[in-house]
Amino acid sequence: MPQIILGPQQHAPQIDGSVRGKAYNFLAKLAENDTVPGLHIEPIVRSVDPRVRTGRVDSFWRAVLFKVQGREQDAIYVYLGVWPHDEATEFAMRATLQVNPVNGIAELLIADAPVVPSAFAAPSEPQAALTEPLFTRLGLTVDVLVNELGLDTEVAELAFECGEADEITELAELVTGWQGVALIDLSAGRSLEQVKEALAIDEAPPAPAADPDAQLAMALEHPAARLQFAFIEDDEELRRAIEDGDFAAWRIFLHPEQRKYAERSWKGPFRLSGGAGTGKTVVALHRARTLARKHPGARVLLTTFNKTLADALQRDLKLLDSALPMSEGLGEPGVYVRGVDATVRAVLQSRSAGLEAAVAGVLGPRTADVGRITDRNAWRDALASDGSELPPSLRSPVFLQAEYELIVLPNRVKTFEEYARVRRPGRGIALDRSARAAVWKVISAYRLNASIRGTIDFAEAAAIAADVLDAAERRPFDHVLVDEGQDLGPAHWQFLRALVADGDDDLFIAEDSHQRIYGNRVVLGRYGIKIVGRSQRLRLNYRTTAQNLRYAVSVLTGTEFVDLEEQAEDASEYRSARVGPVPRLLPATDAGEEFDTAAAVVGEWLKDAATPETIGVLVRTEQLGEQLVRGLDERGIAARFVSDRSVPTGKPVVMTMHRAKGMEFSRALIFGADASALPAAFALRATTEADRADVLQREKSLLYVATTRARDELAISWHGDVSELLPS
Ligand SMILES: Nc1ncnc2c1ncn2[C@@H]1O[C@H](COP(=O)(O)OP(=O)(O)OP(=O)(O)O)[C@@H](O)[C@H]1O
Repeated sequence: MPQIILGPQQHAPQIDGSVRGKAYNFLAKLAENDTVPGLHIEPIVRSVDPRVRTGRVDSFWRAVLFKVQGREQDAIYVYLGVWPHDEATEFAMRATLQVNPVNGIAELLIADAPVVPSAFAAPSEPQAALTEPLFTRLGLTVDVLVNELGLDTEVAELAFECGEADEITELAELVTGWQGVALIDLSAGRSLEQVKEALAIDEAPPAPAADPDAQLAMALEHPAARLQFAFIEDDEELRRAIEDGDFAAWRIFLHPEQRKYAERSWKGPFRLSGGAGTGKTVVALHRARTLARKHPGARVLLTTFNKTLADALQRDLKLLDSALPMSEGLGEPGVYVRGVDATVRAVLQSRSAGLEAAVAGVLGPRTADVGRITDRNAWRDALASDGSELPPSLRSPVFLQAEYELIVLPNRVKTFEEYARVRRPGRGIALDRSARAAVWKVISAYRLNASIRGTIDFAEAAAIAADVLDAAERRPFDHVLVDEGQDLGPAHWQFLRALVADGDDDLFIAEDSHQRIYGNRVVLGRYGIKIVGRSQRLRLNYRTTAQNLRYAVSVLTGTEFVDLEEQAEDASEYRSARVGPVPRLLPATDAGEEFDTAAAVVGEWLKDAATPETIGVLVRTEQLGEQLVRGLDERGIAARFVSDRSVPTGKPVVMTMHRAKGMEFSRALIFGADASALPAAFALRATTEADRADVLQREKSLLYVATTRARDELAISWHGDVSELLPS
């Protein structure tokens, strides 16, 4: 059957819904059988490219396509759009589909049309004369870009008129496909070799082939070509792309690196890190789909930190492929999407065999009743009742909980003697035997209280579920994919490791240590997950403009971050493919004035927002969020506070920075960036000196998460003294 490829369509006129419906019918018939006479697939006399065809959509409209047919393959049709009859012929005569002679990537050329739209205003002469072009400073030349990378001469020459990276980004926004990506990478200081590697461009130029159509077919499959040429795999995909106009780029045009991480196979756990908005979630979604399709009957888990994020994964996976087999039961074929704690619960509910032994193995002798969750104040209560022997510097529920989750639980410590001997790497503060005895007393009280009430906490549940699975004969999954890995704790990792047997493509982990806002820092190798060289980083930010990204990254400066393998994490390499206004900083003298400012900013944004829910206002606490909604209401702006529900449409949204994790808004206002709110005084009060640096780091990460939620515009307001976490 013929293969349909949607090629670059920026040259085609906009068409209305009824014509789109007809275009879809035409392509759907073509995909079934290209010899049907009604399609009128006609070559064009005197066209530049003999492969170009027009096809009859109705009496007025014609589709323009290329037909590529090697000797041993079905026809491939590359669709460029529909035009009124005469214009279609005129356009078709000028269009060429060819293999780039330098890099082997398929490309579309239109005779007599500029490659870069005239909208690009190269910097004026006097300005350009002031600074040497960025690319010259980077040691590049037009000749290198054209003859070693394969860039279009016009694009390369324009790039040498740009003084700074932002101007290159503006140019790159207008250049479609791989050329734009290459420009951004080069402007961020990546070498020619690194850019070629990222785009999967081989060193040797492609040799001329005996069968040029077969060579063109291969060139269309090149990972970099697929940034512009979308292989349509089924009728539903075609319908959505053409009829609904739903051509969501993330579903179709993966960056070559994203595609590699979505499709490649590894002989063990693989870790993908990358800054906010680099497409880690997109890769995890595509990878879940690839695995489910490649291995029919496979049991695939796609999991993340909490239910809100898992619901979003489930929604997006359906958008990606509505026909994908989903699984609703543990161990059943298909993709099972749940938060990690919900998956733990499902294991505990489904496996009664071995439960008692696992509870005893994790917690020591106690009731095996694990149906309810321990109260969140339980550490405070245990500290109050049995903490009198603790040195004052350790009297903190946050310290005790961290000690418990990082050291006691993962090592299955059940007695004081075991605790007295256990190694405590990375805990920052040494404990002698008497301090350990005092700590153990509180831990024993915590365990005893929970045992009496028949409760366990989330970390205990994960550790118990891990041991249940380790003792069972069969693991419930063949492939486990984890998003937001930086926020999971040691017991989660032991659980995830136990869900799947060691083997090919067992674990895929997406994480960004700069966005760790919940748990403590974790080193994967300590919990049985050996990455050993199978780790990569995404650097191109698809969400945030260069201006917002620069601001967000500067929030992180001055603090050292390390990832799940104890490698230093550097944010300076992140780059964006879009430009926009610089973030607005909005100080106010008092709370009332800050409310006025927020109402003015949101009101202004609302004027041209077709979808008000794409405006987000982010705050540090729920209490402030609720206050703000009332304050906005008094000033005539109806907004909605959203905590754990999904986001309803119709109004701007106010939510906490924690809740905003994994989300994005077109415009975002960070409200209340005061000295006392960021870092939150209550978070610092609750900690010990030993954990203070980590708490501060998490507050910084929270601000980074918040600042990276804005796609287009970012504003930050405060009153009184400004937060020390904002870049000066
Ligand atoms: N190849 C792509 N083409 C177009 N858009 C993309 C692509 N990859 C990702 N995006 C878009 O970029 C945005 C960020 O993607 P995603 O949420 O996957 O990033 P992330 O790295 O998981 O971000 P975060 O860590 O902040 O949650 C989304 O709007 C997504 O649709």
